[in-house]
Amino acid sequence: MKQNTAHQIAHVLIEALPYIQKFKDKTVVIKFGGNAMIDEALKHSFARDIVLMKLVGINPVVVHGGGPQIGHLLKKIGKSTEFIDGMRVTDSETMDVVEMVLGGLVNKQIVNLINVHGGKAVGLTGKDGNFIHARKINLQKTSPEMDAPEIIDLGHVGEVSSIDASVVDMLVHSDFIPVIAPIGVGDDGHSYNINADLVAGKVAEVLKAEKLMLLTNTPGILDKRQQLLTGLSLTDIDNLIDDGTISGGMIPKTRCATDALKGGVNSVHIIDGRVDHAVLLELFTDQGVGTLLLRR
Ligand SMILES: Nc1ncnc2c1ncn2[C@@H]1O[C@H](COP(=O)(O)OP(=O)(O)O)[C@@H](O)[C@H]1O
Ligand SMILES: CC(=O)N[C@@H](CCC(=O)OP(=O)(O)O)C(=O)O
Repeated sequence: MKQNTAHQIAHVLIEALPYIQKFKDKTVVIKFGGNAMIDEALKHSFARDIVLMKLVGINPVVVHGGGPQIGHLLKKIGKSTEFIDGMRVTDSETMDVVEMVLGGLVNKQIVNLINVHGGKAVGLTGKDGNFIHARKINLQKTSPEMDAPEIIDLGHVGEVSSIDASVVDMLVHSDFIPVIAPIGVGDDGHSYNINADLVAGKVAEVLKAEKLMLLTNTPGILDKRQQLLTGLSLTDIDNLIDDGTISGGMIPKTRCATDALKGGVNSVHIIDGRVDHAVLLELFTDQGVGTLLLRR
């Protein structure tokens, strides 16, 4: 190995040292979005990042999405699908597909990838250990022309009503890496399709996580000129949603981020999952990557 390269490696390791010390024994929740799972090599580098975090004494908890993967199977079976405010309208048949894709295919793929790289991952949906309780969401739309708000029925779409973190706690404090699919269970025992960002935010809150990282398919939150924004406060987020800069799937993402900050999570980062080793770059380098959101 050339001496220059050896020095560069030593420099990188030393830059990581204070961060390893700072985050040791802390919980970091990482949301791996379906759009960030775009290629095999990236999925492997994500899995290696998670294994490395666990090995240096940080407790990673993975919550995954799989929106595009659900869309792919729905298309294959000839079923159309629609999103309202970033949430999939979910009838009973769609719910079955959601449960198959998220709880089966995607969850087990991530578990297997982490295990292939030497970690010990355990996959869960909110039904396992009865841990994510959900209630049905109905959207309310208001407009100046309407006397009363219009109620939009999204079917089996839920929000988190409570989380019993005991099963996740047990895994986090052992050798295991929990990998969570965003499916909740209602009081009636029915399954609910929950936006994965919302689950990640609540899990981070309940576990009193140090950090929540949301991996997606953009460099972070972009302004109208496509420039990366960072150091955003809760008020900045509200303004960016109101003026239409933040739209679509980025709305639930930023809403969950602000809720997590209000709930006690120290920092939230929206980062580009298409960048190789994005998780490690955010955690262990001085400059970090993506958009940092702060409780201000
Ligand atoms: N201001 C913004 N900055 C970046 N992305 C935005 C913004 N507003 C809307 N988006 C959209 O939000 C998408 C990310 O949300 P989503 O598709 O739900 O991702 P994921 O599947 O990773 O959860 C981006 O690909 C982009 O199209
Ligand atoms: C209610 C709702 O929209 N649920 C999402 C759940 C998966 C998800 O959130 O996946 P991404 O993180 O990849 O977008 C869906 O059905 O697509």
